[in-house]
Amino acid sequence: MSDPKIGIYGLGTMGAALALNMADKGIAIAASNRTASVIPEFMERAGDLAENITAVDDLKALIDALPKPRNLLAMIPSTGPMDAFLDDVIPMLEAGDTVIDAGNADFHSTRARAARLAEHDLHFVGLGVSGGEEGARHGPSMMMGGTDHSWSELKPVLEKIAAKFDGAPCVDHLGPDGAGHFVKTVHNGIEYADMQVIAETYDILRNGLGMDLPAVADQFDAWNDGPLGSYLMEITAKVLRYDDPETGKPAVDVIRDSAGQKGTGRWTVIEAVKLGQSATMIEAAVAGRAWSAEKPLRELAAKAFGEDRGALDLDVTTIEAALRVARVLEYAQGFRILKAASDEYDWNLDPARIAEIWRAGCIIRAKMLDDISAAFRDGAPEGQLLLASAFRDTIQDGIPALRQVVGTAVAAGLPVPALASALAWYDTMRQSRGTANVVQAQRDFFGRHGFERLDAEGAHHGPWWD
Ligand SMILES: NC(=O)C1=CN([C@@H]2O[C@H](COP(=O)(O)OP(=O)(O)OC[C@H]3O[C@@H](n4cnc5c(N)ncnc54)[C@H](OP(=O)(O)O)[C@@H]3O)[C@@H](O)[C@H]2O)C=CC1
Ligand SMILES: O=C(CO)[C@H](O)[C@H](O)COP(=O)(O)O
Repeated sequence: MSDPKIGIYGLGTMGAALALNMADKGIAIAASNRTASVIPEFMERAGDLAENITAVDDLKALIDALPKPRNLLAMIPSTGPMDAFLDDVIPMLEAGDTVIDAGNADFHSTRARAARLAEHDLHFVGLGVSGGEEGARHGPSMMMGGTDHSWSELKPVLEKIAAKFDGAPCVDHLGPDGAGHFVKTVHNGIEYADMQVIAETYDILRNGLGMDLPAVADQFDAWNDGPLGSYLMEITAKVLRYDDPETGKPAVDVIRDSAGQKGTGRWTVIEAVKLGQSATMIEAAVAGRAWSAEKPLRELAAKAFGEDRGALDLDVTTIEAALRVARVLEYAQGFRILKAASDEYDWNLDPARIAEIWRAGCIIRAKMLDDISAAFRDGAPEGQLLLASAFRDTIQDGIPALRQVVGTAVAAGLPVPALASALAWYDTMRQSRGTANVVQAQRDFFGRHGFERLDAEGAHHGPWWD
């Protein structure tokens, strides 16, 4: 066996799948895991691929197995465990080595870790990996942040294992230190919004229109064959068709309606707000998960106020048009955050390239991403997808449908927080004169905060202070 090109530490769901993907592509690797007892089972799973894998029992042996300069990829939780891992690993490495954090990390931590490793002449890469276990095993989309040196070291490996769109690998070097993890975070924010919109649509179809589950699944399948085609649409149709083996009921009917969240959606919202942005659809999705987790309170409120909802009178063509425009708006919000961060941190992020590497392998892969990359390549005014001429017709044609869907659902008492917030954002952004003049007047009245005037430069106070 040739020298391992890279070491993988952490053979959980994602680490094992990435390791097998590399071995499958003929890349010699070394692999280890904190709990060594899982390693034999992993090697058994590897089967014939084991010939490309040097499995070792601990971190020290893993590092010793790697040629210099070393490339060591950790697929472990990027929160506390990553810092403890770095405490252990830094003394074992030598100048020029690279540590790759391939988990979902808060990009502030990635920047701090990169600075910490740089003090030891070590490189730190924040590698966003998307695609879940299946993607990691057969081709993920990857967003790399780090030094040019690390990219030149890793590019051959990452391009081999990445998902391919029309033969082009869905991976790129997006910027320094935290840039890759930031883009992955926003990817997940968009993922949250897309999942929420699909869940709201499921509610509209099943409970608002009274469709049975197989019909709802068929509808998602039909949409998936058209312009709304996406991985999340496809898997929604699939999960709706499963029955629970224990009860024989539809699987979705035995799953508790309380969603988990590990942090990336929340980070997207927090970073957007810090950057002076607001991604209302992602906020609505994070709120939707938080509200869902408050099941006992919802049960009390249901008893107190009743759960009645009216039936909806909507046709599926209108719902499809509403979904299309909602998806454009959720991407527009996500890309705005990327632009704001790129300006703030001087990353020079290329939105067209990001859309390209999201076209395959990742959870938000969608047919629309090809059009989005083309729209950015054509030059969206102010770098805003909302203003891209390629989406003008979709937006103008879709908004009346979105208005009808949101209005009908709201009137019937069916909650559609993400769809409604998409509309509110669109309507706010197309007002050249909004209502913040009143907010400014209030602020000045109670706190002498001052305001700008339309007809004069400088700061002013209202007549209430005369
Ligand atoms: N699951 C998914 O769809 C995706 C996950 N990710 C990210 O990938 C990373 C790994 O997730 P996933 O594979 O799902 O998680 P798993 O729980 O399946 O695996 C976790 C791995 O981390 C190791 N680990 C946990 N704590 C420590 C520690 N303190 N020190 C050393 N090793 C530790 C575990 O080792 P041990 O066996 O000893 O417990 C195990 O190898 C996370 O950052 C996650 O956010 C990214 C994209 C998609
Ligand atoms: O990164 C991912 C997908 O892209 C992970 O699956 C992540 O865990 C999803 O986030 P959450 O657990 O908060 O739903």
